Amino acid sequence: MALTAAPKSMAPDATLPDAENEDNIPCEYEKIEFPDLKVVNENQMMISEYYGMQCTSMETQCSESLITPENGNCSNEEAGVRLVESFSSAVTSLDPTSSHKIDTPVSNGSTTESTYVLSAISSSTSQALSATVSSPSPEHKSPQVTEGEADSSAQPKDTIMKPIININVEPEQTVVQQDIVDMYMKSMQQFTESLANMKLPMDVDDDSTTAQTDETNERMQIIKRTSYSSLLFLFCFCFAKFETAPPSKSYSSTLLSTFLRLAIRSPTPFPFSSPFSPPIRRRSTPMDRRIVPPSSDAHVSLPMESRSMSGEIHVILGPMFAGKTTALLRRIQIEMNNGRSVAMIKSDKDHRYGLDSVVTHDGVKMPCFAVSELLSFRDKLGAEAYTKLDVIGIDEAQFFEDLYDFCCNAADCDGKTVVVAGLDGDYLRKRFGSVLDVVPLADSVMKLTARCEICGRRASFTLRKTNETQTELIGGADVYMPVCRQHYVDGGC
Ligand SMILES: Nc1ncnc2c1ncn2[C@@H]1O[C@H](COP(=O)(O)OP(=O)(O)O)[C@@H](O)[C@H]1O
Ligand SMILES: Cc1cn([C@H]2C[C@H](O)[C@@H](COP(=O)(O)O)O2)c(=O)[nH]c1=O
Repeated sequence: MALTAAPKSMAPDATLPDAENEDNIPCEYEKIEFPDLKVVNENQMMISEYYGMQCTSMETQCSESLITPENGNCSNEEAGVRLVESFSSAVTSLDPTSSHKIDTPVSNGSTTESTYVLSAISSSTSQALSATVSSPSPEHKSPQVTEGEADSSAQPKDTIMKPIININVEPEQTVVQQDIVDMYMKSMQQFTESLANMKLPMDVDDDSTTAQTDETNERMQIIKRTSYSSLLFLFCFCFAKFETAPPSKSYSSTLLSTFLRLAIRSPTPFPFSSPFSPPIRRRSTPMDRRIVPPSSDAHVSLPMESRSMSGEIHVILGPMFAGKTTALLRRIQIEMNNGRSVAMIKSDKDHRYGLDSVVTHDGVKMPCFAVSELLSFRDKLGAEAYTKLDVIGIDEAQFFEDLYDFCCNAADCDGKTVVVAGLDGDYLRKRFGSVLDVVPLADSVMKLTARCEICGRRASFTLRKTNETQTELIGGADVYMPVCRQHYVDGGC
């Protein structure tokens, strides 16, 4: 099956209605003076900061299409086309070998769904395999390694000198022992210096990816050998002392305690290699960054086995028309560009644009899985394909009752990056569904705003224009409008 089918289906659909009636689109849009640069730019800045990205040219293009004054005059459809072009190139650039043929359907979903997910997965897999030189991300900090421990490497003298002062030996032994201790000191000094040159996980930049170079591995080996040999040497000395001339009780216990203290107080808490020893990590260098190209998301170039432990949850909130879906699609686009396998989910309650696409109010669309409950997604996709998935986007999250459990499982257990977009409040400004429940689970939360349709100011709320009172009422600009606080309170007057 041709992969190009996927991007095509992302193209803005000229027949896409905002609501059921396609004729509404021009009318509705005519009423709106676009854009309020303040609001949109601030949203845009939030999104950019939120993603931690320097916009690529492609992203800038997308952003501009949404926020610049010039583009404010261009139709929303134009804006959508630009974004879709990006999507197209994103998909087709993923993997030239896998991008044209997909032989095996992976889900029971529609053809479009299978095509889309598989294409992303295949490219991601190949990229993940090629990225095996990279090391875990900053998020893989060992909880056992603290700032204090990092500092300890910078204070070797104090920690090493103390035990030596406590040694209480006879004068003729002092010379020999001092030599040995000096040798140990020298070894430890080397070890300390080596450690001082290394960086521990808490030093690692957030925006950088790490990779262990050969140089580092070599250094690690030297460190290990040094600490082993110095400790072994000291141990042999203790043992030899016992064999040749059994020392006095006080001398032997002092020596033993010296040995133990030296071992325990050494600048690193784990001079011995043991299954419990946390790995030493260091700050990534420009060299590393060449090995693993910088990206907007530090996780994208992690090897697969590291990713399995690095789930994330990002939540995008706001009233209707705030750009939640746009932000979600952009995020997914970035992930795709970075070779990660992605899947989009939406509630099957929202059938405004059909069930096979997530669609923005600008008409940009992306294939998706429409499900009634999120926990059924794994079955729908298939276990194998689910395992290969890196990123899951969820639109209209307010409609999923099992949002909390799904996000927990996906991020905590399965290591997925989950991007959730939904209404924080309903038309009564009451919490909507479980969206707010996932905030405590989230790594980041972003509330976007729209433009008040009455005064043009920042709009944080959604006003229902009809008299229906049920919480869930599917609709677009025909039923709802974004408003500022004042016009919400005034009831849209
Ligand atoms: N009152 C409005 N304020 C802001 N954007 C609006 C408004 N009405 C229509 N739009 C359009 O809606 C787009 C956002 O759509 P979308 O991402 O689907 O929002 P959401 O998912 O938050 O409802 C904007 O880029 C803009 O073109
Ligand atoms: C405020 C409010 C909204 N809804 C529905 C209306 C739409 O179908 C979706 C929101 O879509 P968008 O992508 O955020 O524009 O939710 C509802 O059912 N009840 C409400 O109170």
